[in-house]
Order: sequence, then structure tokens, then C-alpha cells
Amino acid sequence: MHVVVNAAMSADGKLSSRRREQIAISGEADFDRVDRLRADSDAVVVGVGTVLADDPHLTVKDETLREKRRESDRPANPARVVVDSSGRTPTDAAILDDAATTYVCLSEAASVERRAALADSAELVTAGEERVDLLRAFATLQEQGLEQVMVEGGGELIFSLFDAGLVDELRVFIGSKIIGGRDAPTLADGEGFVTEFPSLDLESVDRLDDGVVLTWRVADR
Ligand SMILES: NC(=O)C1=CN([C@@H]2O[C@H](COP(=O)(O)OP(=O)(O)OC[C@H]3O[C@@H](n4cnc5c(N)ncnc54)[C@H](O)[C@@H]3O)[C@@H](O)[C@H]2O)C=CC1
Ligand SMILES: Nc1nc(O)c(N)c(N[C@@H]2O[C@H](COP(=O)(O)O)[C@@H](O)[C@H]2O)n1
Repeated sequence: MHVVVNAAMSADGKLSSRRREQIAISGEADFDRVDRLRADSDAVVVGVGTVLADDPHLTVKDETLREKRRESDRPANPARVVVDSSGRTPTDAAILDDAATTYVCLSEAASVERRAALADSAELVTAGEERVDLLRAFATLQEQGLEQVMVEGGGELIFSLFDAGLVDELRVFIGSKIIGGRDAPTLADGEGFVTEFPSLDLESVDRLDDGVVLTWRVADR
């Protein structure tokens, strides 16, 4: 499995405001870049915090890209994956519509009622006791044929993926806005590293709109 984390952050490293409302950090050119990355992926992964904040659809927007996928015997859209320990994904979430297969990764903590509600529109994967065990969940997803995986946030999930050693590549659009706020989500939140810090090898720097896209490989992968 190859895991690419992609996000858009402000010049001061925030993914959204302290109200956790989605902000247009990037413009059309970056959304096109993200659309191509989705089209190249077998799955797009987010944490439930992102589902609750943004209600994303996570589909490929460009019909030409969807058609190319069909021509190569792939579904028009990549699968969508939500990491959601207790099954908080609302049953009317956009991510649960029939545009693509959706996997909801739960822990043992998810109730029978939440499982039944989600099982109508999603494939359920259970790994971990209180929180989703990402190593086990991603191994199950790989068994389902999901090899090229893109993660779109948010900061809690991105930190945990680095902590679990699951990230191969990081692509970040840095936009020309300051969001500020000590409680606003950043690229990697969670508990934070204190002794050993994942290292990155810078691969490319590309100017896009009024910002820049940085691509790093995770060192020693
Ligand atoms: N600018 C950008 O590119 C993006 C911005 N965002 C923003 O990020 C914010 C949401 O991010 P977060 O609140 O950090 O939520 P998140 O999307 O990272 O989800 C975190 C949640 O996932 C669940 N989870 C289960 N197992 C987990 C594990 N092992 N590790 C980590 N999480 C686990 C927990 O319920 C946890 O609270 C929103 O404000 C959204 O707008 C989200 C995606 C992209
Ligand atoms: N590339 C990018 N630029 C921004 O400025 C953003 N705020 C985001 N957010 C991500 O896009 C998701 C929405 O996807 P759909 O359009 O609903 O398919 C959102 O949840 C964030 O992951 N991305």
C-alpha cells in the first residue's frame, strides 16, 4: 500500500479556523490538482472530525477523469474511507451516498445500533478497542484491493498516521492566508511527538495560484 497525505494549510499552518469551519485556503488550480490525485487513488481517507465539520463528498469532480477511470476498468470514483471509532458518521452524510463504495473503520466501542445504521450504506471494518487501530484497519483495506491511498485530513488523523508509520508521502498546499488561533486544527495535531520526529525528504516545490505545493517523501520508507 502507498499512502499519500494531502492537505491545504494557511501560511501559519492551520487547516481551518478555530470554529472548525472549512475555509477556501486554496483556489481552482489546487482543487484541480487534488481532483487528479483523487482520480489516481483507489481510496480517499478522512477522519470523522472532517466528516462532521465539512460533510465532504470526496468524489472526482472532472467527468473526463471519471471516464478515464472507467476505461481502465476502475469504478468512476475511488472508495471513500472514514476513520470513526464510535460510528459518529451521520447516516445522511454525503460520503455515504451511492457515488462510490464507502468503508467506515470502527473500533469495538461502536454500538450495535450505530453499526446497524451505518451498515445500510457502508462496508464496516472493525479494528481496535477504543480507537481505530490504524495498522490493522489499513491492512484490511489493502486486503480489499486498496493499494494507492490518499488521506485528506484532518489533523488528528494525519498525526496518528505518522505515529503509526503509515505515511509514504506528504503533499501540502500552503496558501496566502493567516488563520491563527491556538485551537484551530493544524496539519498534525494529536498528542505531538516529543523525542523522535518523523523526517521528510523534500522532493519538489511548485508555485500554484498565490501559494506553493510542497511534496515530501517520508524518510526511510
Ligand atoms: N484544509 C484541508 O486540507 C483540510 C481541512 N480539514 C479540517 O480539519 C478539521 C477536522 O480535523 P480533526 O478535528 O483533526 O478531525 P479528523 O478528521 O482528523 O478526525 C479525527 C477523529 O477520527 C477518529 N479517530 C478514530 N481513530 C483514530 C485514530 N487512531 N487516530 C486519530 N483519529 C481517530 C476520532 O474520532 C478523532 O476525533 C475540520 O475543521 C476540517 O475543516 C480537514 C481535511 C482537510
Ligand atoms: N485542497 C483543498 N483546499 C482547500 O482550501 C480545502 N479547504 C480543502 N479541503 C478538503 O476538501 C474536502 C471537500 O471535498 P469535496 O469537495 O466535498 O469532495 C474537505 O473535506 C477537505 O478534506 N482542500
